[in-house]
Amino acid sequence: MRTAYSVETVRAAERELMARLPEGALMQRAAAGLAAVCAGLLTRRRGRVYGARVALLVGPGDNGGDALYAGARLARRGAGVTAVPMDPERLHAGGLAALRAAGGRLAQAVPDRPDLVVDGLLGIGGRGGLRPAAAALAGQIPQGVPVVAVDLPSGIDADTGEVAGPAVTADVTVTFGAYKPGLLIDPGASAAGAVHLVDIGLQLPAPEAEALQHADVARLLPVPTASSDKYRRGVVGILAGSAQYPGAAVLAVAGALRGGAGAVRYAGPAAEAVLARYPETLIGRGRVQAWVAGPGLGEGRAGEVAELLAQDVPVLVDADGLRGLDAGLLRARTAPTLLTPHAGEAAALLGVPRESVEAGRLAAARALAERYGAAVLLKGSTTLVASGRAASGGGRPVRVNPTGTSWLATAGSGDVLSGLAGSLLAAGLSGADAGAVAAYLHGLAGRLVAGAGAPVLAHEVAEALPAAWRDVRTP
Ligand SMILES: NC(=O)C1=CN([C@@H]2O[C@H](COP(=O)(O)OP(=O)(O)OC[C@H]3O[C@@H](n4cnc5c(N)ncnc54)[C@H](O)[C@@H]3O)[C@@H](O)[C@H]2O)[C@@H](O)CC1
Ligand SMILES: [K+]
Repeated sequence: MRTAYSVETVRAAERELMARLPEGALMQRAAAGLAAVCAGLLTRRRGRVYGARVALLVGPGDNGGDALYAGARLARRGAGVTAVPMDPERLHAGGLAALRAAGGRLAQAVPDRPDLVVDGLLGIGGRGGLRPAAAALAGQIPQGVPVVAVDLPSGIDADTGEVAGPAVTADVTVTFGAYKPGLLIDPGASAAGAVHLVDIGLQLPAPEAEALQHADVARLLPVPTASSDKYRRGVVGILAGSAQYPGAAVLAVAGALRGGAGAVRYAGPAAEAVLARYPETLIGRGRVQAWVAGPGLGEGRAGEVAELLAQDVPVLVDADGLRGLDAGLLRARTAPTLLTPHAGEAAALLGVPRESVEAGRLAAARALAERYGAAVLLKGSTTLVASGRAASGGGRPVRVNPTGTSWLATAGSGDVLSGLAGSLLAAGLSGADAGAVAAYLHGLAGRLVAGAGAPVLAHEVAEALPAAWRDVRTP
């Protein structure tokens, strides 16, 4: 599990630790970790640190201080280090002195053809997109040169991953003490590249966000035992599809069949299409351990969805099922509920413009979970899963899905996801766990299909799910 902490939490932990350590000790730990990653990168690229040309982009705060001290360490190993300040009047004094003492120099512009650029413009003290002086420096980063960001890429919001203007795109980010949510959530996550965490000894409370990894998912997957039968493994019911959208039913069933439930039951007008593709499907209503309601239902089916929500079984509501949901009805439920909106559906549920959901995905997922008393899987370039309350796995950090590819933004992909997550609900996972595991497997399957980069069809994602399971379960 990778856990991420808000700026406020990190600052509090830093204050607490700093009070017990000699002045500057934390920054030295940070700089040592940063220099080690830079040295490793230079050694891999050119065989040694000695003689490498390193450009430091240096901002006015402690993030710049980290860069200067790390630059000093690299200079002592024989690198030619040039620091380019955002504002020459505001530079970390100790860091500058250390760099100078080690033979580094100051310049007004990024030198030609560096081997490495270190982005020490802004860290957790940055607010909003880069202002002009910082943006101008970031604009000087030559194409094709590896960029190592100090703590986080300058210009991304540490708490949310939002980018309010120009920002640095890094190949590697060396972050200190703890991941920040913005390193796990897009667009920040994409801007960060590969993230190295340097332990500086912080004592941290409960995280703000967390990202599952293979081992976490493997632990949650419902794996049959010798005593399992199809009913004990769970039956998932699918209320999906319409004369207009029969394909949604087929795709939701496809996802559900590969989600770990023992059987899939389909209720709706697309039974013929479903059976033609998946003869293993049970048809018609009957006892289930979870329902998936919504994909491709079309209009005027809210009554059927409400009927399922009135039952004391876990229900996943997606797509058309999300229209006009009654928050009171959902809050009164005792069985787990999982909502799986995309940004537009989330905006309608919250009664806010779509842009505000897109600009603040973390807050939107939390607000939805709170208002509807349900686990919420907010789809998007980084899928988030917020817990509602105890029955849905509530009061936990927001789960940030680390898998996926933008090729998954394709018709029918969400139907596969909802079937898959519903199947996991039927197998006994909580709303939040079912959502997080489904998003993880779905994202992995999408990557397997997209390979190095090719269009992905939703049914291929469903077909790649067994390979995603195997990948996750391979130690
Ligand atoms: N506090 C600590 O104990 C440690 C802090 N460390 C480093 O310190 C960093 C935080 O340092 P600071 O609090 O000094 O903050 P920053 O170094 O992030 O810089 C904040 C300053 O940048 C300017 N600024 C803010 N937003 C801007 C924008 N959009 N465009 C241009 N300028 C902007 C402001 O003048 C502000 O004072 C961390 O990210 C980390 O790199 C590490 O050394 C580890 C220890
Ligand atoms: K930075």
